[in-house]
Amino acid sequence: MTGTSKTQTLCLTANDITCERDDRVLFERLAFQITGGELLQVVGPNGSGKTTLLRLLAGLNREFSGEVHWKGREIQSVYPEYARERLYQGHTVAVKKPLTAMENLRWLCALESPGDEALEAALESVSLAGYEHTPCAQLSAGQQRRVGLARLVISQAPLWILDEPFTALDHAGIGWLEQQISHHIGQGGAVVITSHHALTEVSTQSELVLGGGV
Ligand SMILES: Nc1ncnc2c1ncn2[C@@H]1O[C@H](COP(=O)(O)OP(=O)(O)OP(=O)(O)O)[C@@H](O)[C@H]1O
Repeated sequence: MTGTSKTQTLCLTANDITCERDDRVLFERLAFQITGGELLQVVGPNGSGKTTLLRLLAGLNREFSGEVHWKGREIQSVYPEYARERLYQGHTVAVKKPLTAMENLRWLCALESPGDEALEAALESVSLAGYEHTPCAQLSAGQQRRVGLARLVISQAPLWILDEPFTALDHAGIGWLEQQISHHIGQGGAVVITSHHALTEVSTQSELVLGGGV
């Protein structure tokens, strides 16, 4: 990623987004925009629709009215390209437990087709050196999260959509992830995130508050 040019071209725009679940309006007429070098933090109580909104922005949920555009084009109309340019990290552990850390990371980064050296370096950066060939079932909850997050080191996607990525991370893991996010923003990338964790390192952030809840 090369900073300023990406900053000028990256743009995720949500227009008039309304979403209902079981006859209950989760959110309505949302409109916002995020460009390169910016972070949008989606906040709200449990059940207010944060995960639903992030899946919708990732193009994984089509049950809504309104439009989501990426670089000026509706995301479903350019989905193969959009899927390469956005990284979506769901709130559940993304790993398959019978597979090793390396196997999981290789699968998570299939689009980039990294070599073993890059995979090992990414696992080392999340303090999993020595666990490369350990089945994820034998890793702790936080270590399993780290395997999933190691893809941030490899991914070339300019847009990161991260749902509660700090879950289960220890103090060092939180610091590492904050640095990754800050670096990505600094390089002209964009981030949409839900988190109860305050992101102190990123100055170019805005907040979207969802109401309602249970
Ligand atoms: N596929 C679905 N079918 C019906 N209801 C759904 C579906 N997905 C989500 N919901 C409902 O939508 C509401 C919002 O769920 P969502 O997971 O988006 O909330 P959230 O803000 O992320 O919550 P939390 O903070 O607890 O993670 C919940 O009441 C949930 O039961």
